[in-house]
Amino acid sequence: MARAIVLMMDSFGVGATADADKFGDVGADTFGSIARVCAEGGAEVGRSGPLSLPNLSRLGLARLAYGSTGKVPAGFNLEEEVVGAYGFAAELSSGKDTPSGHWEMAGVPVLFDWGYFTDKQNSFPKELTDKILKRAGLTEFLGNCHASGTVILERLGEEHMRTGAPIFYTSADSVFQIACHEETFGLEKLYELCQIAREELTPYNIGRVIARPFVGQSAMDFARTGNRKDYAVKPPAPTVLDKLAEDGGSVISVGKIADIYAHSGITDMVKATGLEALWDATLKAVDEAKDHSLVFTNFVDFDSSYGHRRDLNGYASALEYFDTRLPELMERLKADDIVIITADHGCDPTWTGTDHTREHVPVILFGPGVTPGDLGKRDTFADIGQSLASHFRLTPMEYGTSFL
Ligand SMILES: O=P(O)(O)O[C@H]1O[C@H](CO)[C@@H](O)[C@H]1O
Ligand SMILES: [Mn+2]
Ligand SMILES: [Mn+2]
Repeated sequence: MARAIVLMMDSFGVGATADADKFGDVGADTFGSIARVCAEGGAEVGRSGPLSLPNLSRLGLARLAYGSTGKVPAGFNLEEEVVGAYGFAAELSSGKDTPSGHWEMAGVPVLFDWGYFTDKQNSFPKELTDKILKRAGLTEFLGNCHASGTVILERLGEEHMRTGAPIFYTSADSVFQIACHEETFGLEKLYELCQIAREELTPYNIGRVIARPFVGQSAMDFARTGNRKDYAVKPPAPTVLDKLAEDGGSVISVGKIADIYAHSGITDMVKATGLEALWDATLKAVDEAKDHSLVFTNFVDFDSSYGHRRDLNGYASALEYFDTRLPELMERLKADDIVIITADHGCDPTWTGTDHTREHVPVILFGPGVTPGDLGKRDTFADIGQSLASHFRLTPMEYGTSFL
């Protein structure tokens, strides 16, 4: 019996996909852009010089990025010995959103089109917001537009505190986001409002409602908290998580994984906020996980704190921190364990706007029994789900080719 650990680096893309033109993302390259700006000396706050990721490099990160883009990321080389199996994967799903990426890597690509609120202003139908407000016992709301979640707090957070009107906003993703002050509005009240919105959004085919609680006194110091909660719909078919749980295995969610799969196929759940706490929780879960377990962690900060914020310096520091924790995982592995490092989409911090970017994701595989080498280009993230199915000796998934 075996175990698997999946480290999901949210938004860590490694170069635009062949279909990036459909998304306005030709040339986007989250990893490559960060490496370039660091090597140029453009990310010197709290860190310095070329991007330093010695452990990810040894596992094959630079080589797979070269495979994806045809360029060696600045400050990296292809000469050093590689101890992991490495490749990069394109996305079959129609969107570049978080649930699509996660479901596809668990073997279930999203082949239908999500609903989107495409208008940048007056984004939501009045009929929808009227229903949500009425059921929640509220009379007005703020926002009704596409926005960056931190910018909209600066703009409307104080008015929200004064009036008690929730802030509704969206983005290029299939999302309906609600920002409310944790203390003046109340966290439980926000969660109830999100649950109502989730129900009312069913006919609109929207992938996620996201609760965006924040704290602070004024626009000068508003800060979003770790009490963010995602209300996703259920994946359209059983994922490899469902299969493993049904087979008597354990599926241990660390961070927001459980929410992204609408809790389907999750047997255990650990919440943690911030990269350090997510790493600590991951290592603890690995220490405690029995055979036939999957430990699955979403490292959301790359995306929410740095990618969407277009904070390249912060993204670089976070990557360097992530890299320093890898040896602690390596020393804990048992003979049959495998580790997969991947991502769900890109979010290039040098790109225009604040949305995700359509990119290849890294696929890194290592463990005591894994033969190092080139896994090449994978046509779908579902190759990960298929490999997990094979590793856990489950019946094969409908999509994907195992690389094991
Ligand atoms: O700007 P914030 O609130 O972080 O929102 C971003 O996070 C959502 C989920 O990834 C995206 O749809 C984007 O809108
Ligand atoms: Mn994501
Ligand atoms: Mn995101």
